[in-house]
Amino acid sequence: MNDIPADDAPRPGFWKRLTQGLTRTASSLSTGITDLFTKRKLDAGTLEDLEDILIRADLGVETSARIAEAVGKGRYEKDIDPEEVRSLVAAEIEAVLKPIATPLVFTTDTKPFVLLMVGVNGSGKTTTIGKLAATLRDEGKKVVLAAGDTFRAAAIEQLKVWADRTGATIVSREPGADAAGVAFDGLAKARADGADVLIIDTAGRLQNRAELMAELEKVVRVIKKQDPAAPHAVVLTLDATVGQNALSQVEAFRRVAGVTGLVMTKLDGTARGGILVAIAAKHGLPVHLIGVGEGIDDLQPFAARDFARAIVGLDS
Ligand SMILES: Nc1nc2c(ncn2[C@@H]2O[C@H](COP(=O)(O)OP(=O)(O)OP(=O)(O)O)[C@@H](O)[C@H]2O)c(=O)[nH]1
Repeated sequence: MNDIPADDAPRPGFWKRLTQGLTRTASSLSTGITDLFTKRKLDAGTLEDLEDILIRADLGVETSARIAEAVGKGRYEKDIDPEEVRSLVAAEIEAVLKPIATPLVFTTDTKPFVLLMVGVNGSGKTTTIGKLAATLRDEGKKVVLAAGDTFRAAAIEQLKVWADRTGATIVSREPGADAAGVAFDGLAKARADGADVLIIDTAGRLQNRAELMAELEKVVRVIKKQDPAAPHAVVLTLDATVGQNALSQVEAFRRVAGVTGLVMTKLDGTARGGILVAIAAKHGLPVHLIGVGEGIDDLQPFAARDFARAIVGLDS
């Protein structure tokens, strides 16, 4: 990311940041539910409209239908207030998200733990790497960053800034160099230094999919030469504002790089934050962190209950 906030910048609490970040999705869902259930009995028609509201927030057709059905169960022809509907919807969403809300755990039999970061350009990879490097530093871990997005000089520079800021060691080559070579050097350096974690950045030019695929596959192959168990985690960053396209990104990167977990950024930039629920329902991949704003503190651990309540506009 370009603007690195000062350490002493004000940091509103976790819940406040989350709800502020999810305002657009929350107001669309919350207003929709209020309008729908004020002075109307629950029947097939209202449930269909509820399903539409959920689909419009990108929760996915199947999940939306299931949630509407659960809301309707035993409540036909009864008065139901919007707050109760919000609670029911949140509980259903939480049930989908609970199994996949998993922190990224950096443990392995042998050091270093190798984390490969993948995702299209601009999806928040660099921000995520910075956040992870800072967290690991705070835990007293020794970190090496490998600047594997050799396609853009700016990507290498941004990573250097994060290395300086977090005290991590950086391994890079000149722009245009072989990405797999950088990954190989990074792992060699991390081993030589006895580092705990190696984080490898990669390029994300989806417009040239075949080339990207070949490059990522080569990176993985080269890492495995030094440690057959590596990479120990492959984390995909997704920009929530791309909507349904995020689903096809998950599919593409799963095929190529064997994604083990997700980070979803820019949930503050969309009224369709339900996409995270759709991805959870479809792929069941762990979600480690979510981004709800521009700052590094806006990238937060993902908590199922908090997210589920925040996106329908409920209090914590
Ligand atoms: N609003 C908002 N902006 C974000 C969020 N996460 C990242 N950004 C911004 O998105 C832009 C891209 O983030 P980067 O971390 O640089 O993404 P990247 O995938 O490394 O992108 P490249 O460096 O272009 O490859 C930056 O301007 C970030 O500040 C978020 O959760 N919300």
